[in-house]
Amino acid sequence: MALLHAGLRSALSSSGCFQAIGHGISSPFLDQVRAAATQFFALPVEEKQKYSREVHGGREGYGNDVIVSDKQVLDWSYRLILQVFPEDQRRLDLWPENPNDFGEVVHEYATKIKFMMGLLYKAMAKSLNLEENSFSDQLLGEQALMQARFNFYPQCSRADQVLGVKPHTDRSGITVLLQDKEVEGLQVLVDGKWVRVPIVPHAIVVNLGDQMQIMSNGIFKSPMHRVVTNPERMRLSVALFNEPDPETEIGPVEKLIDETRPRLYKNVKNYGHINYECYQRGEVALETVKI
Ligand SMILES: O=C(O)CCC(=O)C(=O)O
Ligand SMILES: [Fe+2]
Repeated sequence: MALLHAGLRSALSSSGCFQAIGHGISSPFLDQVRAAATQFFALPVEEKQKYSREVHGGREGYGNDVIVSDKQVLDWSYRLILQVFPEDQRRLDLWPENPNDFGEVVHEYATKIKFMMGLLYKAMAKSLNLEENSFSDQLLGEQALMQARFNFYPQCSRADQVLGVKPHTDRSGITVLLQDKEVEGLQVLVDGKWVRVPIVPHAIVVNLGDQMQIMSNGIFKSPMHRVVTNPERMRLSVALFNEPDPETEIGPVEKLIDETRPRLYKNVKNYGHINYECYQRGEVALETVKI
Protein backbone atom coordinates (compact mmCIF):
# COMPACT_ATOMS: atom_id res chain seq x y z
CA MET A 1 0.00 0.00 0.00
CA ALA A 2 2.79 2.44 0.93
CA LEU A 3 4.38 1.83 -2.45
CA LEU A 4 1.07 2.42 -4.20
CA HIS A 5 0.57 5.71 -2.35
CA ALA A 6 4.09 6.88 -3.16
CA GLY A 7 3.52 6.08 -6.84
CA LEU A 8 0.21 7.89 -6.87
CA ARG A 9 1.68 10.93 -5.19
CA SER A 10 4.57 11.06 -7.62
CA ALA A 11 2.31 10.68 -10.70
CA LEU A 12 -0.10 13.32 -9.52
CA SER A 13 2.56 15.83 -8.56
CA SER A 14 4.34 15.52 -11.91
CA SER A 15 2.13 14.71 -14.89
CA GLY A 16 -1.21 14.93 -13.05
CA CYS A 17 -2.58 11.85 -14.74
CA PHE A 18 -2.21 8.09 -14.90
CA GLN A 19 -3.83 5.04 -16.44
CA ALA A 20 -5.76 2.88 -14.00
CA ILE A 21 -5.81 -0.88 -14.47
CA GLY A 22 -7.28 -3.35 -11.99
CA HIS A 23 -10.26 -1.00 -11.56
CA GLY A 24 -12.64 -3.95 -11.47
CA ILE A 25 -14.76 -2.85 -14.44
CA SER A 26 -14.87 -5.58 -17.04
CA SER A 27 -13.62 -4.98 -20.58
CA PRO A 28 -16.87 -6.21 -22.17
CA PHE A 29 -18.73 -3.61 -20.13
CA LEU A 30 -16.31 -0.85 -21.17
CA ASP A 31 -16.95 -1.94 -24.76
CA GLN A 32 -20.67 -1.63 -24.14
CA VAL A 33 -20.14 1.98 -23.02
CA ARG A 34 -18.13 2.72 -26.16
CA ALA A 35 -20.74 0.97 -28.29
CA ALA A 36 -23.61 2.98 -26.84
CA ALA A 37 -21.74 6.21 -27.63
CA THR A 38 -20.69 5.02 -31.10
CA GLN A 39 -24.26 4.07 -31.97
CA PHE A 40 -25.59 7.42 -30.85
CA PHE A 41 -23.09 9.40 -32.94
CA ALA A 42 -23.83 7.15 -35.94
CA LEU A 43 -27.51 8.20 -35.94
CA PRO A 44 -28.74 10.51 -38.72
CA VAL A 45 -28.21 14.21 -37.97
CA GLU A 46 -31.96 14.88 -37.59
CA GLU A 47 -32.18 12.22 -34.94
CA LYS A 48 -29.25 13.65 -32.97
CA GLN A 49 -30.62 17.17 -33.31
CA LYS A 50 -33.56 16.12 -31.15
CA TYR A 51 -31.12 16.35 -28.27
CA SER A 52 -29.45 19.52 -29.47
CA ARG A 53 -28.19 22.00 -26.92
CA GLU A 54 -29.38 24.85 -29.11
CA VAL A 55 -32.94 23.60 -29.28
CA HIS A 56 -33.22 22.94 -25.56
CA GLY A 57 -31.09 25.79 -24.18
CA GLY A 58 -28.55 25.38 -21.37
CA ARG A 59 -25.20 23.65 -21.57
CA GLU A 60 -26.32 20.07 -21.79
CA GLY A 61 -27.20 18.17 -24.93
CA TYR A 62 -25.69 17.50 -28.31
CA GLY A 63 -23.65 19.98 -30.33
CA ASN A 64 -20.31 21.53 -31.20
CA ASP A 65 -18.33 24.09 -29.24
CA VAL A 66 -20.33 26.83 -27.55
CA ILE A 67 -19.33 29.98 -29.42
CA VAL A 68 -18.38 32.71 -26.97
CA SER A 69 -16.30 35.04 -29.15
CA ASP A 70 -15.68 35.77 -32.88
CA LYS A 71 -12.00 35.09 -32.39
CA GLN A 72 -12.57 31.63 -31.01
CA VAL A 73 -10.89 28.72 -32.78
CA LEU A 74 -13.42 25.91 -32.79
CA ASP A 75 -12.69 22.36 -31.70
CA TRP A 76 -13.05 19.65 -34.35
CA SER A 77 -15.56 17.64 -32.40
CA TYR A 78 -19.16 16.83 -31.63
CA ARG A 79 -20.23 16.31 -28.05
CA LEU A 80 -23.09 15.04 -26.04
CA ILE A 81 -23.09 16.49 -22.53
CA LEU A 82 -25.31 15.04 -19.81
CA GLN A 83 -25.54 15.65 -16.09
CA VAL A 84 -25.64 12.18 -14.52
CA PHE A 85 -25.56 12.92 -10.76
CA PRO A 86 -27.36 13.97 -8.65
CA GLU A 87 -29.94 11.72 -10.23
CA ASP A 88 -32.82 14.14 -9.67
CA GLN A 89 -31.05 16.75 -11.80
CA ARG A 90 -31.01 14.61 -14.92
CA ARG A 91 -32.51 16.25 -18.00
CA LEU A 92 -33.98 13.04 -19.29
CA ASP A 93 -35.39 14.77 -22.37
CA LEU A 94 -31.76 15.04 -23.53
CA TRP A 95 -30.86 11.40 -22.90
CA PRO A 96 -30.83 9.48 -26.18
CA GLU A 97 -33.52 6.85 -26.62
CA ASN A 98 -31.50 5.22 -29.33
CA PRO A 99 -29.66 2.89 -28.76
CA ASN A 100 -32.36 1.83 -26.35
CA ASP A 101 -29.95 0.74 -23.61
CA PHE A 102 -28.10 4.08 -23.65
CA GLY A 103 -29.52 5.39 -20.37
CA GLU A 104 -29.09 2.10 -18.57
CA VAL A 105 -25.47 1.68 -19.69
CA VAL A 106 -24.54 5.26 -18.78
CA HIS A 107 -26.18 4.96 -15.38
CA GLU A 108 -24.33 1.74 -14.60
CA TYR A 109 -21.01 3.06 -15.86
CA ALA A 110 -21.28 6.33 -13.93
CA THR A 111 -22.24 4.45 -10.75
CA LYS A 112 -19.17 2.22 -11.05
CA ILE A 113 -16.91 5.19 -11.79
CA LYS A 114 -18.30 7.17 -8.86
CA PHE A 115 -17.34 4.29 -6.59
CA MET A 116 -13.86 4.19 -8.14
CA MET A 117 -13.50 7.95 -7.68
CA GLY A 118 -14.29 7.53 -3.99
CA LEU A 119 -11.45 5.01 -3.66
CA LEU A 120 -9.12 7.28 -5.62
CA TYR A 121 -9.85 10.32 -3.44
CA LYS A 122 -9.13 8.23 -0.35
CA ALA A 123 -5.88 6.91 -1.80
CA MET A 124 -4.86 10.43 -2.82
CA ALA A 125 -5.52 11.71 0.71
CA LYS A 126 -3.51 8.87 2.24
CA SER A 127 -0.65 9.51 -0.17
CA LEU A 128 -0.37 12.96 1.43
CA ASN A 129 -0.70 11.57 4.99
CA LEU A 130 -4.16 13.07 5.38
CA GLU A 131 -7.38 11.70 6.84
CA GLU A 132 -8.87 9.52 4.14
CA ASN A 133 -11.98 11.68 3.69
CA SER A 134 -10.06 14.95 3.29
CA PHE A 135 -11.03 15.26 -0.37
CA SER A 136 -14.09 13.06 -0.74
CA ASP A 137 -16.19 14.84 1.91
CA GLN A 138 -16.36 17.96 -0.26
CA LEU A 139 -15.88 16.56 -3.73
CA LEU A 140 -18.06 13.49 -3.55
CA GLY A 141 -20.85 14.45 -1.11
CA GLU A 142 -24.53 13.55 -1.57
CA GLN A 143 -25.15 16.43 -3.96
CA ALA A 144 -21.83 16.15 -5.84
CA LEU A 145 -22.05 16.67 -9.58
CA MET A 146 -21.04 14.18 -12.22
CA GLN A 147 -21.14 15.27 -15.82
CA ALA A 148 -20.71 12.89 -18.73
CA ARG A 149 -19.16 14.16 -21.92
CA PHE A 150 -19.23 11.93 -24.98
CA ASN A 151 -16.68 13.23 -27.47
CA PHE A 152 -16.73 12.34 -31.13
CA TYR A 153 -13.90 13.51 -33.38
CA PRO A 154 -14.53 13.00 -37.10
CA GLN A 155 -11.54 12.38 -39.36
CA CYS A 156 -9.95 15.67 -40.39
CA SER A 157 -8.14 16.26 -43.68
CA ARG A 158 -6.08 19.07 -42.12
CA ALA A 159 -5.11 17.15 -39.00
CA ASP A 160 -1.76 18.95 -38.92
CA GLN A 161 -3.56 22.26 -38.36
CA VAL A 162 -6.73 21.39 -36.49
CA LEU A 163 -7.22 20.21 -32.91
CA GLY A 164 -10.02 18.00 -31.60
CA VAL A 165 -9.85 19.86 -28.28
CA LYS A 166 -7.72 22.94 -27.63
CA PRO A 167 -5.23 22.89 -24.74
CA HIS A 168 -7.11 23.15 -21.44
CA THR A 169 -7.16 21.90 -17.89
CA ASP A 170 -10.30 20.24 -16.53
CA ARG A 171 -12.30 22.19 -13.97
CA SER A 172 -13.21 18.99 -12.11
CA GLY A 173 -11.91 17.32 -8.99
CA ILE A 174 -10.99 14.35 -11.10
CA THR A 175 -11.91 13.28 -14.60
CA VAL A 176 -12.12 9.65 -15.62
CA LEU A 177 -11.67 9.14 -19.33
CA LEU A 178 -12.46 6.12 -21.41
CA GLN A 179 -10.41 6.37 -24.57
CA ASP A 180 -11.12 4.97 -28.02
CA LYS A 181 -9.82 1.41 -28.27
CA GLU A 182 -7.94 1.96 -31.51
CA VAL A 183 -7.35 5.62 -32.24
CA GLU A 184 -5.05 7.72 -30.08
CA GLY A 185 -5.36 11.47 -29.81
CA LEU A 186 -5.01 12.64 -26.22
CA GLN A 187 -1.79 14.46 -25.32
CA VAL A 188 -0.64 15.84 -21.97
CA LEU A 189 1.84 18.67 -21.45
CA VAL A 190 4.73 17.40 -19.32
CA ASP A 191 7.74 19.66 -18.74
CA GLY A 192 6.77 21.84 -21.68
CA LYS A 193 6.40 18.93 -24.13
CA TRP A 194 3.25 17.30 -25.51
CA VAL A 195 3.31 13.63 -24.56
CA ARG A 196 0.82 11.25 -26.18
CA VAL A 197 -1.33 9.13 -23.89
CA PRO A 198 -1.08 5.64 -25.36
CA ILE A 199 -3.99 3.23 -25.63
CA VAL A 200 -3.56 0.64 -22.90
CA PRO A 201 -6.06 -2.22 -23.24
CA HIS A 202 -8.56 -2.29 -20.34
CA ALA A 203 -7.12 0.88 -18.78
CA ILE A 204 -9.05 3.98 -17.83
CA VAL A 205 -7.30 7.36 -17.84
CA VAL A 206 -7.49 9.38 -14.63
CA ASN A 207 -6.87 13.08 -15.03
CA LEU A 208 -6.61 15.46 -12.15
CA GLY A 209 -8.72 18.61 -12.37
CA ASP A 210 -8.23 22.19 -11.12
CA GLN A 211 -10.29 21.63 -7.97
CA MET A 212 -7.89 18.94 -6.75
CA GLN A 213 -4.96 21.21 -7.52
CA ILE A 214 -6.64 23.80 -5.27
CA MET A 215 -7.47 21.34 -2.47
CA SER A 216 -3.99 19.83 -2.50
CA ASN A 217 -2.57 23.36 -2.21
CA GLY A 218 -0.79 22.93 -5.52
CA ILE A 219 0.96 19.65 -4.67
CA PHE A 220 -1.08 17.76 -7.25
CA LYS A 221 -1.15 19.15 -10.78
CA SER A 222 -4.13 19.62 -13.05
CA PRO A 223 -2.44 18.84 -16.35
CA MET A 224 -2.80 20.88 -19.52
CA HIS A 225 -4.02 18.51 -22.21
CA ARG A 226 -5.34 18.57 -25.76
CA VAL A 227 -6.66 16.21 -28.41
CA VAL A 228 -5.16 16.00 -31.89
CA THR A 229 -7.21 14.94 -34.91
CA ASN A 230 -6.58 12.08 -37.29
CA PRO A 231 -6.71 12.34 -41.11
CA GLU A 232 -8.04 8.81 -41.62
CA ARG A 233 -10.00 7.75 -38.63
CA MET A 234 -12.64 9.08 -36.32
CA ARG A 235 -12.12 8.85 -32.57
CA LEU A 236 -14.42 8.50 -29.61
CA SER A 237 -13.96 9.15 -25.91
CA VAL A 238 -16.19 9.25 -22.85
CA ALA A 239 -15.24 11.59 -20.01
CA LEU A 240 -16.84 11.69 -16.56
CA PHE A 241 -16.15 14.84 -14.53
CA ASN A 242 -16.72 14.96 -10.80
CA GLU A 243 -17.08 18.23 -8.92
CA PRO A 244 -18.67 19.38 -5.67
CA ASP A 245 -22.14 20.84 -5.69
CA PRO A 246 -22.02 24.60 -6.33
CA GLU A 247 -22.83 25.46 -2.70
CA THR A 248 -19.88 23.57 -1.24
CA GLU A 249 -16.83 25.66 -0.54
CA ILE A 250 -13.49 24.10 -1.34
CA GLY A 251 -9.98 25.29 -0.58
CA PRO A 252 -6.54 23.98 0.30
CA VAL A 253 -6.70 21.33 3.04
CA GLU A 254 -5.40 23.01 6.24
CA LYS A 255 -2.82 20.29 6.93
CA LEU A 256 -1.17 21.04 3.58
CA ILE A 257 -0.53 24.65 4.53
CA ASP A 258 2.55 25.58 6.56
CA GLU A 259 5.53 27.97 6.54
CA THR A 260 7.32 25.99 3.87
CA ARG A 261 4.17 25.72 1.75
CA PRO A 262 1.99 28.80 2.25
CA ARG A 263 -1.61 28.78 1.12
CA LEU A 264 -1.66 29.15 -2.67
CA TYR A 265 -5.39 29.45 -3.32
CA LYS A 266 -8.44 31.18 -1.89
CA ASN A 267 -11.46 29.20 -0.77
CA VAL A 268 -14.01 29.10 -3.57
CA LYS A 269 -17.57 28.05 -4.24
CA ASN A 270 -18.94 27.11 -7.64
CA TYR A 271 -15.57 26.88 -9.37
CA GLY A 272 -17.39 25.51 -12.42
CA HIS A 273 -18.97 28.92 -12.91
CA ILE A 274 -15.69 30.79 -12.33
CA ASN A 275 -14.06 28.51 -14.88
CA TYR A 276 -16.75 29.17 -17.47
CA GLU A 277 -16.61 32.96 -17.01
CA CYS A 278 -12.82 32.88 -17.34
CA TYR A 279 -13.06 30.80 -20.50
CA GLN A 280 -15.33 33.43 -22.02
CA ARG A 281 -12.88 36.20 -21.14
CA GLY A 282 -9.89 34.15 -22.32
CA GLU A 283 -8.42 33.97 -18.78
CA VAL A 284 -6.92 31.04 -16.90
CA ALA A 285 -9.36 30.18 -14.09
CA LEU A 286 -6.79 28.79 -11.65
CA GLU A 287 -4.80 32.04 -11.85
CA THR A 288 -7.82 34.05 -10.74
CA VAL A 289 -8.23 32.08 -7.49
CA LYS A 290 -4.55 32.33 -6.54
CA ILE A 291 -3.65 34.35 -3.44
O1 LIG B 1 -11.04 12.98 -25.86
C1 LIG B 1 -10.18 12.98 -24.99
O2 LIG B 1 -9.31 12.09 -24.95
C2 LIG B 1 -10.11 14.06 -23.96
C3 LIG B 1 -11.29 14.97 -23.90
C4 LIG B 1 -11.13 16.06 -22.89
O3 LIG B 1 -10.06 16.47 -22.53
C5 LIG B 1 -12.33 16.65 -22.26
O4 LIG B 1 -13.46 16.30 -22.68
O5 LIG B 1 -12.16 17.48 -21.33
FE1 LIG C 1 -10.18 17.65 -20.68
